[in-house]
Amino acid sequence: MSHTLLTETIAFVGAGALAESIFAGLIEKGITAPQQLFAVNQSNDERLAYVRDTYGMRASRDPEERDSAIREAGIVILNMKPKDAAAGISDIRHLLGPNQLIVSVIAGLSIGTIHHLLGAPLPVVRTMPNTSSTIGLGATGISFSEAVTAERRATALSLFRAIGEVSVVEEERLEIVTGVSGSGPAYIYYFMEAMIAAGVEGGLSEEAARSLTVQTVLGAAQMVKTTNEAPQELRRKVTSPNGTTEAAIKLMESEGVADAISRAVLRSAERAREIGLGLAEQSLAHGKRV
Ligand SMILES: NC(=O)C1=CN([C@@H]2O[C@H](COP(=O)(O)OP(=O)(O)OC[C@H]3O[C@@H](n4cnc5c(N)ncnc54)[C@H](OP(=O)(O)O)[C@@H]3O)[C@@H](O)[C@H]2O)C=CC1
Ligand SMILES: O=C(O)[C@@H]1CCC=N1
Repeated sequence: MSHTLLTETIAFVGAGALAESIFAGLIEKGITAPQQLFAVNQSNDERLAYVRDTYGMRASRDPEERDSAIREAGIVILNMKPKDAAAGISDIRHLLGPNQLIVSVIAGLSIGTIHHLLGAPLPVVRTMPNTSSTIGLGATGISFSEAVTAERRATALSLFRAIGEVSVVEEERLEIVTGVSGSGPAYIYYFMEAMIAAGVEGGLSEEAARSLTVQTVLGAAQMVKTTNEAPQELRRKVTSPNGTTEAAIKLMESEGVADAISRAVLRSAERAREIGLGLAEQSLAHGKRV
């Protein structure tokens, strides 16, 4: 698939795990040149040195360099942890204006709260990506504030489509997107950890258990995608009557595994809403009335 090359500069405010998934993906896909990307964090200079050395991006905490990079960026991506968001956004609001696209990946942080913190209803794209963006297989939910023009929506979509698949959703659906795909990779890793441990317990080497598990997860996801068949139907094909899979699934059913997964997804979404409410409260201390 070919993607529009982004010509503008992008400033990452926060250079942590999720930011790295995005900039690594953009560079890897050739969507932006490393020199178009700038990153700043709060205190970790070692991390910024790693970003410069690994990706050839600009990364600095020098106040002058930071301020001019943020002021001049076409796109500013907010990547702080929720606890740092209110102070972090208030800190840079004087550098931001209506011609920039402000993108947030921060769980729970609403567009309304961002506007409050910025003191103006600037164009804001609220997203919920995931870490698989690193290898171009991210899944991102996205919604837009009113001030984002059709052209700028297209820019945001092409940025996230370059590193995976994108679903445009109403803003109030971003919490359940968080529950499904934002936190989702961790559920799959958790499942994989348990499968590998069980394989080792059954006598496989760590290496064999890992390799068989990884290929199984990869193959199963690719089967759903390639065949377009429902997961239930694909599961039926694996499950011989009175066979091994039936025995395993029956055990999972009696242990309430499906119910636990469903409750876990909904709990993640609920937690995103709790975080959002906390941030809305904090913003009263930091923000200005819009
Ligand atoms: N990890 C994931 O899978 C996903 C995360 N998200 C969201 O992404 C955001 C970041 O998460 P994650 O990458 O895991 O967190 P990390 O802790 O890895 O990264 C947070 C970064 O923000 C920096 N930071 C904090 N305050 C400021 C500030 N005032 N100005 C500039 N930088 C600042 C930190 O700097 P320093 O290290 O110097 O303190 C750090 O580099 C969160 O809001 C999370 O909800 C969304 C989807 C998935
Ligand atoms: O755990 C978190 O809060 C973040 C948001 C989604 C994935 N990681």
